[in-house]
Amino acid sequence: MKVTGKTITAGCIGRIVIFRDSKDQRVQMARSIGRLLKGFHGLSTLPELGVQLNHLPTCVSLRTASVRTKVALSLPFPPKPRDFSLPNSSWGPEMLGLYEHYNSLCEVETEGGEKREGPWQRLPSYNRSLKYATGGVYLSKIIQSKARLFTRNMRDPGAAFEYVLFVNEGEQRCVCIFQAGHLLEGPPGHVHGGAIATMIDTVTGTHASQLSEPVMTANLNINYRSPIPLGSTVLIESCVDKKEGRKTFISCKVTSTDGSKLHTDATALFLSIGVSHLLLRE
Ligand SMILES: CCCCCCCC/C=C\CCCCCCCC(=O)SCCNC(=O)CCNC(=O)[C@H](O)C(C)(C)COP(=O)(O)OP(=O)(O)OC[C@H]1O[C@@H](n2cnc3c(N)ncnc32)[C@H](O)[C@@H]1OP(=O)(O)O
Repeated sequence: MKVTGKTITAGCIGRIVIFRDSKDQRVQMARSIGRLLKGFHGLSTLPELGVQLNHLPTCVSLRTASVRTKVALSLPFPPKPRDFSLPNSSWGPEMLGLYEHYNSLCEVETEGGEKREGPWQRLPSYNRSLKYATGGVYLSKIIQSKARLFTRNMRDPGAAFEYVLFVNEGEQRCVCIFQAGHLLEGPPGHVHGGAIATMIDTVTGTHASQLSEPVMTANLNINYRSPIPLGSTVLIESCVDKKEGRKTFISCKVTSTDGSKLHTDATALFLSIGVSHLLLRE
């Protein structure tokens, strides 16, 4: 091959080869990134991946047919990515109370006084996802990319999507505590339907990804039953209905925190995808 592009070598995650332009090269690129992501099982591994990527050397070896130079590049990942699923000053008492409740179920004490994992697990959440995947064919722009996860891109805490997800693998259930900020207004004083859909997609998509490989939403059906007051905290619960090959069927409901009021219910279909699915699109 004529141009081999950039080669990044990173001890624990192997070698990423970045090719330019032609489809063949992008196929190679997809394979490289596929290898990078091998072992990726669900979003819970993303933090680890984030940390691993932080450990990439800042020196990237650039090879062409005739020349080999070293260029120093600053990496897009801060040393310690912020975990947005932890409490901040904008969280109201209801959000905090529920967080404490589910968080306490993440660790249990045995009779001997030992701590061990409980039935629930809190999922950390970062504002950058797999830029190496979402950058796709524009991989050359990775370093400068300003991509941010849609639900985690507001600087002002509490202004938009405040949420934390807990997953219960044994029961195949996922619970999200969601506090809807003032920037999410749709009908006066209430949450925008698109913002609700976004959260349902996020919760069900994260849940489906937990169970299998990375997924994409193929179908999302939503019934809006009663409006959600802006600023309020609600519960978004999802459960797995069935898995059939690449398909994961999930249902979801949004209720008041005491469960007495149904705001929204939904069903979703996710299809597991290979990383190349995102990378090889024209
Ligand atoms: C490497 C990625 C890592 C990601 C990790 C991110 C971490 C981020 C961290 C935190 C995020 C929080 C989480 C957020 C989650 C959000 C998720 C989204 O919003 S995704 C954006 C919106 N969705 C799209 O843009 C999809 C667009 N559609 C497609 O790309 C394709 O259509 C796709 C992948 C859905 C299916 O394409 P095919 O080519 O793979 O599969 P075919 O052959 O078409 O279908 C396979 C089977 O599925 C059925 N099928 C396909 N679509 C269907 C549909 N809409 N309804 C019913 N059945 C459908 C087909 O009939 C077929 O069934 P038979 O095998 O014959 O039984």
